[in-house]
Amino acid sequence: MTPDVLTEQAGLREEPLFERIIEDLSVQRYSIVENFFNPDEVALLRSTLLARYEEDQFRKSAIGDHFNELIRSGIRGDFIHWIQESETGPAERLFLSRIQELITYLNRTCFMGIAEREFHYAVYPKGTFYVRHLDTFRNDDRRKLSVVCYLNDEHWNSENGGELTLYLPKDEREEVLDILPMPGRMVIFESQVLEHEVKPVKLGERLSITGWLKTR
Ligand SMILES: O=C(O)CCC(=O)C(=O)O
Ligand SMILES: [Fe+2]
Repeated sequence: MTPDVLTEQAGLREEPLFERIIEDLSVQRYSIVENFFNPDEVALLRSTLLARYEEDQFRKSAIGDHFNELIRSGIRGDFIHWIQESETGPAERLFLSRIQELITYLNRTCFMGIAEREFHYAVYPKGTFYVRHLDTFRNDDRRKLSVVCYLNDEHWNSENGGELTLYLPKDEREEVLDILPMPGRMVIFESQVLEHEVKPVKLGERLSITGWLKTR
């Protein structure tokens, strides 16, 4: 039986976008998707992030407990707001339901066993960054996939900085891939495999939603 027949039997329509993500992940450990959310949806997510930021719902990101501020800001300088499943508005519901479609698809077609999701908004003010790291640094080996969705305005460019840099193991060497945080762009990568960093923001504020798909 071909895979097509199998997915049809499982009552699952083939989703070309999700199929491409799966293919990318299996070949290169990351996937870059340009239109996971359409421009209207990006605008809604962006304005909701900004409203919550204005309401001062954001905190400086923690790294570990009792971390001294100088050390913290030398590692990461973003402000975050965790999306609570219980108090979501239209933007968060839209975001999470689309993410859930992806999770359901991954579980049905690749048996990934994703059982949990966690997401936060992030704002990186000018001058901030996040040094090279692996997303499992807190020994949370339930994190399987990291997902970042950018909500900057369409004029963001290399003068703004804030690239996501992925370090890709290639045989004995390492390849470096810089990705500009363009609006609507989503990057998905294997949390336990790919080290990455956020380059310093040189101009403006860098806006995103970041999260993890986790096993139980
Ligand atoms: O915003 C990004 O591009 C990546 C953020 C990140 O690496 C993290 O929050 O762990
Ligand atoms: Fe990260």
